[in-house]
Amino acid sequence: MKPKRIALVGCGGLGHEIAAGIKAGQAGNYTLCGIYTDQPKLTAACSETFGCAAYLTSEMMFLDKPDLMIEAAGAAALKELLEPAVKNQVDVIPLSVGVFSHRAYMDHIRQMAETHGTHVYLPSGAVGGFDLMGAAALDRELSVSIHTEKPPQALADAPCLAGRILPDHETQLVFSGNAVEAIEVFPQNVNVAVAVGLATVGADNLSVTVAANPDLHSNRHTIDLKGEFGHARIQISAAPSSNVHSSKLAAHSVISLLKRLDSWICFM
Ligand SMILES: NC(=O)C1=CN([C@@H]2O[C@H](COP(=O)(O)OP(=O)(O)OC[C@H]3O[C@@H](n4cnc5c(N)ncnc54)[C@H](OP(=O)(O)O)[C@@H]3O)[C@@H](O)[C@H]2O)C=CC1
Ligand SMILES: O=C([O-])CC(=O)C(=O)O
Repeated sequence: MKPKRIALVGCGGLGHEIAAGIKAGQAGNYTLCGIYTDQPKLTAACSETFGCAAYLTSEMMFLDKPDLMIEAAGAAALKELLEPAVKNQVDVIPLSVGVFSHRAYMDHIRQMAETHGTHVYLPSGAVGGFDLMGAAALDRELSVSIHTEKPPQALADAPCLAGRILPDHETQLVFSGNAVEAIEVFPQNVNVAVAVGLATVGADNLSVTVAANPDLHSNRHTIDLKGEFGHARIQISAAPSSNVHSSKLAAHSVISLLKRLDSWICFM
């Protein structure tokens, strides 16, 4: 069978890992047809490294007719490219899942995707257990929370901190609210919270706390689900990628998702 053609948007910490995994054949029967970033020099360098086309504009990318677009570039890029991808029947795997935090935007994209027969596949990212979350979400009375702890350097620069320097000797709680509010002020740190919200009680009903923990060398996410089904706790300590904000596991989750989409048998 002809390999499916993938266009990659963004080639930073996670994008590099994803491109390398596809090139190494870890994902299955796919070919990386091209890379698009907002920096032509970076695009050219990455396209040379991974032996694929350099898309200097997003129009070039869509003219090349990829089957699938993977976004590893940030919320602004995803917001710009999602609608054209859906209209061009290019399936999408987005990492900046936070853009789906608002129900109205989600409904708008859903209607467009249904009209055009396009799929948006959300990866498990830096966490996991979405099968369990989907099952637990069948309970009418479900409460879900996520507590995210990261080393201070992984939270630095977030709008929530407004330039404040985090202590290097004690843990500090820096946010408490729901996932819609959380992604506004930690756009590079809590896409996982929005994903968990979408999979369960809605981003606006998910309790989120974020703490800076100087003793950590990984990103720790603890998810609690309580309902008629019982209680589940999922805790992940995920090693950072070359970008200190993001866990390497998020790149692996995209490769694993591609593998499932390409397999005759798979864990769902
Ligand atoms: N769902 C999940 O569980 C997780 C999601 N994420 C999210 O994944 C995304 C990627 O993360 P990561 O790889 O660490 O980020 P990086 O900052 O390391 O890489 C982003 C890449 O995208 C490029 N880029 C930035 N803006 C645009 C644009 N408008 N159009 C095209 N390319 C652009 C950057 O280029 P340049 O450097 O030149 O700006 C860079 O190559 C982020 O939004 C992050 O928050 C991260 C971890 C977990
Ligand atoms: O990588 C992580 O640990 C989580 C993250 O940044 C995000 O969800 O945006």
